[in-house]
Amino acid sequence: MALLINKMKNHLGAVVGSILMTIIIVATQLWQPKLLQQVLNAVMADDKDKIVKVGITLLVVAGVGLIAGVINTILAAKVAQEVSADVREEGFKKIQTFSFSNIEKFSTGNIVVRLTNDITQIQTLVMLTLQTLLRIPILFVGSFILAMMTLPQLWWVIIVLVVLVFVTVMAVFGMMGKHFGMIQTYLDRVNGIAKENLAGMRVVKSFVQEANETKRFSKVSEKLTKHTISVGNLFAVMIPTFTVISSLAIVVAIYFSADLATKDLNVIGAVASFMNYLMQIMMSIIIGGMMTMMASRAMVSLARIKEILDTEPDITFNPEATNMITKGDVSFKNVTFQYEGDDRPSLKHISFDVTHGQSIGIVGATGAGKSTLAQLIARLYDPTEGSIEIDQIDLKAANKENLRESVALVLQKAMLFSGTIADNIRHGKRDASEQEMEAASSIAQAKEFIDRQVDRYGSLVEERGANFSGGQKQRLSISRGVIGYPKILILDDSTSALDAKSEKLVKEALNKELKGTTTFIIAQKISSVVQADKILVLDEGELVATGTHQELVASSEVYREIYETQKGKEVL
Ligand SMILES: Nc1ncnc2c1ncn2[C@@H]1O[C@H](COP(=O)(O)OP(=O)(O)OP(=O)(O)O)[C@@H](O)[C@H]1O
Repeated sequence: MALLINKMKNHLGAVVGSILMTIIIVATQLWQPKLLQQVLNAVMADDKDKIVKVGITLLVVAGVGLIAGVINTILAAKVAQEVSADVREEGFKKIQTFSFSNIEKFSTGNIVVRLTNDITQIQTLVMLTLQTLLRIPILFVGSFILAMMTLPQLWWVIIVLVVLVFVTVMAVFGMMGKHFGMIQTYLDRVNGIAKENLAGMRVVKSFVQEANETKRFSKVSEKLTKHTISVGNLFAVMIPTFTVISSLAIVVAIYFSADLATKDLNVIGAVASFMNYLMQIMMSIIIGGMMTMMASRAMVSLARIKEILDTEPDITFNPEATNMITKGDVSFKNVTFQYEGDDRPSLKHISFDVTHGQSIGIVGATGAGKSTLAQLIARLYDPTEGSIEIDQIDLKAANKENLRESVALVLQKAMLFSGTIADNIRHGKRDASEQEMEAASSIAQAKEFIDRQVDRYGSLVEERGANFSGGQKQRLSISRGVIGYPKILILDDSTSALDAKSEKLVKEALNKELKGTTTFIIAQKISSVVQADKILVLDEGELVATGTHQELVASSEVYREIYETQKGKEVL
């Protein structure tokens, strides 16, 4: 709650305005029955002047209440929108500071739900708070006291009404709350299944899984429908129940005041006023109950968002760091790394030194730890033990911007963002000119297909690069990686979707254009690394051999095994 109060402070004018309006609304609501009573008394006394005077006052009071209600809603909605936008942006900003393991801990889908559904709940909470938090208790207490003062002899009618409405509200909203909780759960699942299905539509279709997928979706969707119908049914029962309770209260009030009215005509006005207060007491309990139910759901959402905001990024950079990477020498010193939640390390006691400008091949079977090693060089994770240095600077003491500029990581699964080709390539160098983009795309063998597009670098890239082929996406990713002429370039199996000729041309261009760059090439195919100055052979997280292709063929059994299985299949 402290978080919301802090955020609301930034919109103090609107918050105070909205609270003032609720006070005006509640004052008019409490005053109106009294004025009604006076009008009725004036009618009984045939006092026309008073009828007009009090009648006009009643209209003005109702009008003021109406205007205050409209202003309150506008201000409350404005504050709710702005506060939730602030929290959403703060959450997103926080996520940008997260390391991979922070994100893996939450899972991406879960983070998206927190930044969308949960924020909507918070929006509702702020809106409800500003509209009802002050109004409902004042309305309840005020109406209770005024009803008691109006017809003190009927005090017990008020008490019975309060008890009956309270018990019904607790029972109905208690049940509704449970159903709402289930609706939220199934809504998340329906979203998840739909998202997964659409993302994997090709797999679904090629494995003829449409019927199974529909069955999986329908099962969850039916549960969602069941709980939604239950909420509808509860509403259907609740509304007539309150009508019956209020009608009963009115009948009882009239019955017991009929005697009094024969002695004093003013009692008729008092009964009308009393009934109005009874209605307001009932409404305040119903709205209070609804508010409590929605607030408890919103509190859960608030806690989920707080969890994101309170998470400390487990990789932080020293903003004062002035050490600069200038060459690209890389040194692993007894590095062990274990992913959080895994029961054994993915890399074990790795040590090696690389001089700037060298090309390094990394080979090994699936799961040997190649990608993990690459990600450690870019400091996407920190080693569990040991240290990594670039130009004798421990990565933990490196300057963040300098490190990000100096190390470019190109992943096998090329990730493109919606926007233009230029937007994507410029992720590698914000202010890159068209000439620079042309040079980078030439190295990546992407220039030819970009030139064939009508808008060339201005061509649109759809979400996740869906309008490009696997090979084209890889070429664009390589362009993004090389455009800043990094000191260290890591190609993590990032030429796998390229034909042999294009792959060769990329390698030649890299050798020629990025001469001083230390290049790590992770590859499944030995053919991709035969020319490397040094090859690291990983086996189950261990560095089992280091050397040139010739040296390894002669000395490493693991390397020879991989080489033999590929020989004949590849042109070496
Ligand atoms: N994010 C992660 N969380 C937990 N464990 C992981 C994660 N990423 C990889 N691993 C584990 O770490 C080990 C090494 O994985 P890594 O991706 O580095 O292998 P690789 O040699 O690149 O494999 P491949 O050639 O198949 O890409 C594997 O056992 C894998 O299960």
